[in-house]
Amino acid sequence: MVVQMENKITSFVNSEDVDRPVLINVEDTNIYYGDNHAVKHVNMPIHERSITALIGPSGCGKSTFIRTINRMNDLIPSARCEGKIDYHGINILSPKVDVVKLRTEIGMVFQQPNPFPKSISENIQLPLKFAGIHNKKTLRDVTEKCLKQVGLWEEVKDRLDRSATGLSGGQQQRLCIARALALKPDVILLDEPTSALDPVSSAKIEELLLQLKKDYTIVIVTHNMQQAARIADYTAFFYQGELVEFGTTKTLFTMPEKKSTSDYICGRFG
Ligand SMILES: Nc1ncnc2c1ncn2[C@@H]1O[C@H](COP(=O)(O)OP(=O)(O)OP(=O)(O)O)[C@@H](O)[C@H]1O
Repeated sequence: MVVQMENKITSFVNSEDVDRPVLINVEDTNIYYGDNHAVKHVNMPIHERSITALIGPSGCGKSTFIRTINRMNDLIPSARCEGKIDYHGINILSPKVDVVKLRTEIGMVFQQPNPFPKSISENIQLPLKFAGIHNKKTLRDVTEKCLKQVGLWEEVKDRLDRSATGLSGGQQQRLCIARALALKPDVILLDEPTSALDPVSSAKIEELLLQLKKDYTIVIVTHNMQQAARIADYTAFFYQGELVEFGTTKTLFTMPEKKSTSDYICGRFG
């Protein structure tokens, strides 16, 4: 099935099909909120040092699924998971997993920028201090490195002691990404990171993610088909809690196997 793109997704940044090793393997994973079976029998790989986009209409389970990858759903009393998410030979879903350590390796950035109501430098340094790092030079060096990684250093280097809440929304979101990088994660999960931002700030985040994927494995939830087409190497289409189709972004957007995938990416529903 070759899709005629009604919404004019014509260019793919990641135009070559990619084949990177699998870092995380999701096997027959089910997620429930009480009796609501929100994510059903999902099997999919997450390839290292690439961007995987999760797409699908509202309520299809994207956020539920991404939150499970670093056990954020543990914070929701009615949530329950079954299955296996293999990461370096460990099942992330196992009750034996140290979730604090897991979240240092698999960081998360949310839809609304949520800096701590502290100074810009403290936003980077608090997680480090929490992890037991107190050497002042190390704290300063990591702050500078992380702010440079997200392209924020030049904009804030003269006001590191001022409140992070005084930054623009786009700057706050880059600060949140810098904060996630401070603990040197392997994986960064982003749940609609640009949906609250203006187009210029969104474009900066997209550029940043394309840079970061050289060193990090990135999973992003997005409602924006153009964004998925521009930045994702792999795309997973969810519908009604099921993973309908997974593939390279180019293949999924140009030759989807399932009609519902084609209908969704062409804007016929959702
Ligand atoms: N905290 C929660 N408690 C109970 N049910 C929830 C909770 N979060 C999500 N759900 C339910 O799980 C299902 C999947 O929702 P989820 O938010 O994961 O979908 P989504 O695809 O991310 O939607 P959206 O694009 O609107 O954010 C829905 O039926 C939703 O009502």
